[in-house]
Amino acid sequence: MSHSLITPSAVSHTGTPALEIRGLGKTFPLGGLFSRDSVRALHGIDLTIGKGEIVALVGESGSGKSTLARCVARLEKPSSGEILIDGVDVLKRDRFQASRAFRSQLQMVFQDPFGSLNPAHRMDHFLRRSLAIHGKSGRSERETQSRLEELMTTVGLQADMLNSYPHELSGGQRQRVAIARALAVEPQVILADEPTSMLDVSVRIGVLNLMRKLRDEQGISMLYITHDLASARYLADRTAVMFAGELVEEGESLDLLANPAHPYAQLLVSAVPDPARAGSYDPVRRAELRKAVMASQHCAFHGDPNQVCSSEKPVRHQVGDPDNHHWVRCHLYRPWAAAGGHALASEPLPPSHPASNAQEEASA
Ligand SMILES: Nc1ncnc2c1ncn2[C@@H]1O[C@H](COP(=O)(O)OP(=O)(O)OP(=O)(O)O)[C@@H](O)[C@H]1O
Repeated sequence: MSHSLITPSAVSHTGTPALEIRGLGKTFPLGGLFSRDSVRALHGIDLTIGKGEIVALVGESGSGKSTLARCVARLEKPSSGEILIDGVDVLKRDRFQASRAFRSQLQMVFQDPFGSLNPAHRMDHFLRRSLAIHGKSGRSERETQSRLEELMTTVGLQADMLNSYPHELSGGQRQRVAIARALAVEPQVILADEPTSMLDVSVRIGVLNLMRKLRDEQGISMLYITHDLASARYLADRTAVMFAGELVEEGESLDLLANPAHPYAQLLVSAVPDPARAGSYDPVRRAELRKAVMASQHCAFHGDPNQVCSSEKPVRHQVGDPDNHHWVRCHLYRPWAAAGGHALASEPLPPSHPASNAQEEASA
């Protein structure tokens, strides 16, 4: 088993990526004007999304997922780093705010479809507005109407629902309209921040299938933000795990979620209902971790403060076959122990280490 360290650029994708995030950081000042307190919500994020690819970003509440989405969508100003869309650094191109060109390239779909639709307007209004702001100019009324109906059909809704008000639609239908509105501008990238978490379980799958269809048929790239690992496995080509504002593991979804190498990823996976791992979920441990993530600026798994974890940032290690682009950033990773299961499973951690429980559960 080779013990290889990899750099971000070693994770190769063919062609110019749809979205490339390089060294993105975000620090929020806390307290008043003269306070020096701050919270580091993001640190050194490198993430690449190829054309026609869906990448899931998973992590606990407070790990920084929404801050990353808001920075990439230019709703929040990053403290450092670069954001490239189709190879162009949009932070340099549009220095002060997102331009119309940027909004045409990248659209966001939020968690709450109702919150983003004014109840006084019909669906027709929302879609026409997006077409007018970002769409191709010079469309006749007939062409516009035809495009509106096409958008409704694309997202699986009846064209006559263009006359409906938001309250007349179900949550799933409203989320489809939100997606249609994003599609109206013909974006290259959609950032979907927990797009199904407020929907009934029965309609979630329909929205996920719609996102899949848009990738497969229109080549749209997506950053899918979720805390639901099962949906990440179902939808995303690759999954990236965010922990305390940093990406700690990334790989092809099926591989990463079957063989998580970082103790935090192992803990997340252990919480997914799976009859094969009955009894492995420890809610108390998970609640402790959540608290640690919210409070700590360090890796909550560092345990003994004398360990290397608390003093040095870990480098990336390749996990398994180099072709699967699966890496982990953790001092505790033992590549030579990774074959056939959890990377950390056969090399015990010190009993005092907070990750020990997760390791025992994962290898049980
Ligand atoms: N405007 C803000 N001011 C100060 N701190 C912030 C602000 N926005 C986010 N944070 C902090 O940044 C960290 C990351 O928050 P963020 O909302 O990005 O996490 P998240 O993973 O998206 O969580 P959730 O799933 O609950 O939305 C948290 O510690 C949060 O308290």
